[in-house]
Amino acid sequence: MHPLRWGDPAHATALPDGARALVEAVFGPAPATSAHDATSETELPGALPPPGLSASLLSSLAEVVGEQHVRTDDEIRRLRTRGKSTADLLRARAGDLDDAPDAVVRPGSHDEVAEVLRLAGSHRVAVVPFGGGTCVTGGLAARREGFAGVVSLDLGRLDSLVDVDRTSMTATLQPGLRGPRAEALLAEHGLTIGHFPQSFEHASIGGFAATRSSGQASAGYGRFDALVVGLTVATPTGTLRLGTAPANAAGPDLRQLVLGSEGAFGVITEVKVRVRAVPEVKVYDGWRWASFGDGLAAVRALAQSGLRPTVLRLSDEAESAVNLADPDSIGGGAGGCLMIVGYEGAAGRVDAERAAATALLEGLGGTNAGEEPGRAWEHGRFAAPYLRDSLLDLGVLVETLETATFWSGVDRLYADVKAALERVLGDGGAPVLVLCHVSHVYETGCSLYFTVAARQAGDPVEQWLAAKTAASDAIVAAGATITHHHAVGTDHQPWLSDEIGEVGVRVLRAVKAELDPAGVLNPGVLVPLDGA
Ligand SMILES: Cc1cc2nc3c(=O)[nH]c(=O)nc-3n(C[C@H](O)[C@H](O)[C@H](O)COP(=O)(O)OP(=O)(O)OC[C@H]3O[C@@H](n4cnc5c(N)ncnc54)[C@H](O)[C@@H]3O)c2cc1C
Repeated sequence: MHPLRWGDPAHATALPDGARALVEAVFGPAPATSAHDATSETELPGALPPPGLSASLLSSLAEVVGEQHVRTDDEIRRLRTRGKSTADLLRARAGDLDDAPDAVVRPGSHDEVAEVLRLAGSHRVAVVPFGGGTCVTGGLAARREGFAGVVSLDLGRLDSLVDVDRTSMTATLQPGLRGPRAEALLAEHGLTIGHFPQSFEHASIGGFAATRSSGQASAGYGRFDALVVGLTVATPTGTLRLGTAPANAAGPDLRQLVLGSEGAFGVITEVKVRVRAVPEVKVYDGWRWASFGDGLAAVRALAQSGLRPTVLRLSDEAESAVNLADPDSIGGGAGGCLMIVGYEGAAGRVDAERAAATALLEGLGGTNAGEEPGRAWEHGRFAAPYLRDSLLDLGVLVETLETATFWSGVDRLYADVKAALERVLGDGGAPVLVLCHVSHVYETGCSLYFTVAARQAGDPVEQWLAAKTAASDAIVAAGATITHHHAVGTDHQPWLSDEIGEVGVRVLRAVKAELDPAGVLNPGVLVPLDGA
């Protein structure tokens, strides 16, 4: 990936003229100082601190993984610095490389991972597992104070499909497989995981498990943690092999301790997942609702009806109007709220589910908008992150945040988070756009995914942190979760004890102390440090 941008710049499309004009109309012309000149990126900004690991440790690491798999050059260190949140991109664009690792180490097996962890423990070097680098919560910026250095443990060489069990419909994959490659390997067997987060093109299997990721087809396939049936994990104190049966009563399910552990408890070296047959048919319908409230009632009715659409998402009025799915027609969305309901699977089942859902939604007063909005959504589903770069180039601050709650709390959560973001970013009358959609749906509740845009002012990282803090406070006050699928990292940590309580935090610390007594795994990520 590009160090200052999302994805592959060759895939980026310029913002259409209409969208540019709309940006200027809403936010005013870009101040000369804030607009970023994308053409001036031949020389990357900032200088890397000198790599700090001793020659003897580097040579020990090289003995384990091979000399060519221990790198300390500027190019790789820059690429392994932080993740891809807007704050990460803004810091990278400003030449801030303070969080760069000293070295990037690429192990080729579980045993090599275990040996690197042993060396890191004995030299007191922090280790940051690196999958696809798409983290948006500071989970790749480990704390370096108290450590002799930081190693980015790049899992990219662990990229095989280990095993397919067609009888059980499971597959075992190595953690460094990126989404598209994992799906391509499984497609050779006629299978799919069905996990398609917006970061799918670059994120990895290990990252999905370590962050409890949730994909755009989660209504039908389930969140990634619901798909995992087995895990192998290298920890500084030994190997955990978990998952001998689809379900068990052998005490608490330790797989859940690893899922979402964000590299703080161990390094996931194998993931066994439930797989499904590649769908015979995929069809996505658009539905229009007079208001977000009407759409929410319909989403809930569908989620509680026993029908299982594969994709179910609902944009509020503002997001429907802006029409983010299709950059060519940004701002041209029809009125009301747009819902996408997708069905994937065997043709007969899709027809039956679609007919039943259509009857239900018509009965609730929805207007069937046909397949065109669904096709536009499918076509543009991985494009929005490129759009973010184009808006940052124009001096617009744009970022997302997400949360979830039970149905009875959704109205309050929506109103309070929106108000908090508008209050902070719109201070002094500045124009601010807050868009929202229901991104993941359960029988008992749903997640809300907010996209925010405002003119960059002063220090845009501080500007965003102030808005995010207000939104996070509102989330906690509403009794919702601080994160439905982006994970905790460092960014959400200040609100973690509100969510799991002091006892919960002590449990996390105790697990870490057992598995990682030297505390070298992703220090400061997920588990609040003592006294924090
Ligand atoms: C534009 C954009 C869109 C996104 N959309 C979604 C979305 O739709 N749904 C969603 O859930 N998330 C989304 N995310 C967030 C991110 O993509 C997910 O958290 C993803 O699961 C991270 O995977 P990764 O391989 O990139 O992990 P990384 O970013 O490399 O790592 C994430 C964390 O997991 C740890 N880690 C990584 N691999 C391992 C391993 N093998 N063992 C132990 N720890 C490990 C890292 O140390 C880090 O703390 C999005 C991010 C971006 C930038």
